[in-house]
Amino acid sequence: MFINRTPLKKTTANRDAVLNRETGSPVEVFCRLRPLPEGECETCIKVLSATELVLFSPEGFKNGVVKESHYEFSHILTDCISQKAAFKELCLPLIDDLIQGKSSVLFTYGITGSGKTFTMMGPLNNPGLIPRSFDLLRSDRQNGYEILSESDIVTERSRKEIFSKGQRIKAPQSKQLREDARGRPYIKDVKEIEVRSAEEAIELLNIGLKRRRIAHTQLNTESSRSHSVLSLRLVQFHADIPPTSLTRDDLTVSQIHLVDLAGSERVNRAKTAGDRVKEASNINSSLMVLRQCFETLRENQAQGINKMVPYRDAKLTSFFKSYFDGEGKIRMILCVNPAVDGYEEIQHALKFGDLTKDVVVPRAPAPVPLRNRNILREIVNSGSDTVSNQAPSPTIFQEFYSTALVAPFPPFEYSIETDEDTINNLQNHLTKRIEERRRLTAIIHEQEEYLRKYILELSTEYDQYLAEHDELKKENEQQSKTIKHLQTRIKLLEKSQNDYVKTNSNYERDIKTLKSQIEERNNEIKQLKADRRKDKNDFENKIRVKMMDVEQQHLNELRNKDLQMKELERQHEDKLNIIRSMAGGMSDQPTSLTTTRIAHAEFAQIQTNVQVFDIENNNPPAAGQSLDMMDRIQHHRVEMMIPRGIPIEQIPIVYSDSQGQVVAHPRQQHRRSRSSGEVWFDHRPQGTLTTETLLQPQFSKKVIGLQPEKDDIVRTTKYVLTHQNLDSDGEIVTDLVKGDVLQSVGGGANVIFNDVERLTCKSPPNPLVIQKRAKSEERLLQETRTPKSPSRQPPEVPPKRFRI
Ligand SMILES: Nc1ncnc2c1ncn2[C@@H]1O[C@H](COP(=O)(O)OP(=O)(O)OP(=O)(O)O)[C@@H](O)[C@H]1O
Repeated sequence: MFINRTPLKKTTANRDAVLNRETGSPVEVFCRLRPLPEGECETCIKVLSATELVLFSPEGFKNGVVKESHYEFSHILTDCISQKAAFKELCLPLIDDLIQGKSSVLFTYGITGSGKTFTMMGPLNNPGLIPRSFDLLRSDRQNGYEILSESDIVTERSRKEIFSKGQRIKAPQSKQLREDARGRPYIKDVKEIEVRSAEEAIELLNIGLKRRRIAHTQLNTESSRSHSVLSLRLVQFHADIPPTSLTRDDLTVSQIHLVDLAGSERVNRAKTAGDRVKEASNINSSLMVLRQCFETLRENQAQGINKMVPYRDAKLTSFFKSYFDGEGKIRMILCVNPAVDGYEEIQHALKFGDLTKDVVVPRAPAPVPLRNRNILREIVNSGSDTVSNQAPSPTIFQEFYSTALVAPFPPFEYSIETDEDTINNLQNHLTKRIEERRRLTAIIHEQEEYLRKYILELSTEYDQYLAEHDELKKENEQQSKTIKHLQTRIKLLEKSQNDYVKTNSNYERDIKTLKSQIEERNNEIKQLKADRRKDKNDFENKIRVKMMDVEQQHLNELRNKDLQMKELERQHEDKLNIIRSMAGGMSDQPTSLTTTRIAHAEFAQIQTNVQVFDIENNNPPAAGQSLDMMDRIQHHRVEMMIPRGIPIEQIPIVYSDSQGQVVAHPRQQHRRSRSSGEVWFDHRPQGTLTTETLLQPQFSKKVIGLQPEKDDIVRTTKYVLTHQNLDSDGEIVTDLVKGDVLQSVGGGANVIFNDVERLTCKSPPNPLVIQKRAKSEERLLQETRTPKSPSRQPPEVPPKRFRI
């Protein structure tokens, strides 16, 4: 409560905007004019009063019209103002504030060679603000620090080291700027040295100044090439507080920063080159940030807006940011060289000063006076809200009061009559007083020792806190970076996940489309296959029909040839039969029935119909007509016609009887076809049955007509054609042509013939007949010399003897 010095948080909304001269204190801007440099005689500034001056443009500047600009400042120090008077005006109030526990920043600003360093440091014989401040703060040794404790010895040793090291001047290294737990900036790795006297402080300052970059430029023989910041920290505590009960709250820490800025300069005017140009640009850029900060603050306050102030754009402004936030006063000394040739830069600097004085910074809370602290603490501890009028009695004073040191002297008046007792009393009193003083001195020393240790501990603790804070801050920054990195990664991952989802949905859509296309294609393929199958079947049917036509044609041709051959054969047979009948030798050996299968290819040559005709008359015999042997001979031959549809069991089977006559099977001899037509037998005496062909489909339990109906075929799966013929040996050959009935696409039926079974009836061969027969056949073959179709060639069987 009573030490609340926490600076206003930057997060306070529109803080700058609501600041006014009641709530804040304006930046104080002082102007100090230096004497004209040697060789210069024309000035462009005229001081009108202690606070106002006017700037004239030089003759012939721009359009030739002399321009006057008026500027007001807190105070204008003319060139005749001494360093001492300047200190009194510019710095003394701030030193007073420092002692009061208030902090402040005092900085010089101006173009190069305008007297900033002169004002701040001054020559040895004419010291500036800093040495004078040191001198003012010179310790009066009231605290009695002469007696060195152990810690003093250590501190002293380290200080000596620093001083001796300071003699070996190293090039300055760049330092990092950090913030402490309360958000106040500090420079890392900068040593704070406790000084005992102004001389020591000045000695340290000189070491620092030696390390400051200085270079010769056209405008200044010793131009500062870097900003110089001297920070004085004053730690105070009330002597009433016993060191044993001293806490951090009992300390008052105030600072004053004395800043000598490097001068702004125009490179061409300063005629700088090389490294100087780089330095100038660095200097100018940090000064520009300083200007921008002030400009933004003024803009915010004038317009009631909350534009971000670019403190962090330069180390200089970052370091003093807390002062812009209300840590303490800000005071600027605008140093001006009034020589006319620097008119433009002077105008620039004066404008900046004019602008800066309008800026208001928050007012720092007034520090609690040290002597009131214990009272306030008592109030806080006791919970009382009224300030007691009775001052507390610190322990140390109680001791004082209880001793003879503070007891009144015994009444003493020296005269001749003064008795010895009185003198003794006085002597005793003085002795006690001396002893008490010694005792108290010892106590004070002890307490001072304790206090030093305590301050050292606090300082160490503070440093540790700072180090910890730095570590934590680093860690925090690292974690923030990691979090940022992770957030970026998460965003990227989310983006890529979204992309994947999109791509996936696109793929799924494509897959669906492809599936439907595949389905369509499959249907098309099925359709095509069905069409092709149908085409194939149609084509096969056409081929089959064509083949059958061709076969039919071919068979007709073959049949004609066969008939011709048979005619020839018959003629030979007739001749042979005549010879046989004349020879009269017949065999009584029984016939045997054998079965032979013929190749499927021969099937094409089998006739499916027969034409029955009488060779002689070309007429069939009349029904019931009986022909004797001679008739048969005379008629040569009678073909037999068996109409289609006659079951196989009705087909006559021919045997030769004991007389050598050809007779029908007893059970079939006189049977007529139940369906139609007559059964004709060949009555030739040799018993040669010349039935050409009988092809007959076989259906169960139904007698069908010449052409089977569709229904007849649909109901069955097998198809058999029976064909009987006589071979060249006169044996009956029965061919069973077998086929499968297949349903056609068009609803009909196709018969595929795939097997032929041949049944032959064989008689034992008569060697004589065979011999003769072979000879005649050979002769016949020689005569005809016509190749027979393989299907028409009879199977190779040994020659047979017929009992005809
Ligand atoms: N008020 C003054 N009285 C007498 N001499 C002065 C005064 N001000 C400045 N000078 C002289 O002017 C010269 C330049 O001054 P100074 O070095 O202080 O300028 P500066 O502004 O610090 O320059 P820079 O920015 O280049 O460091 C010095 O020789 C200094 O002695």
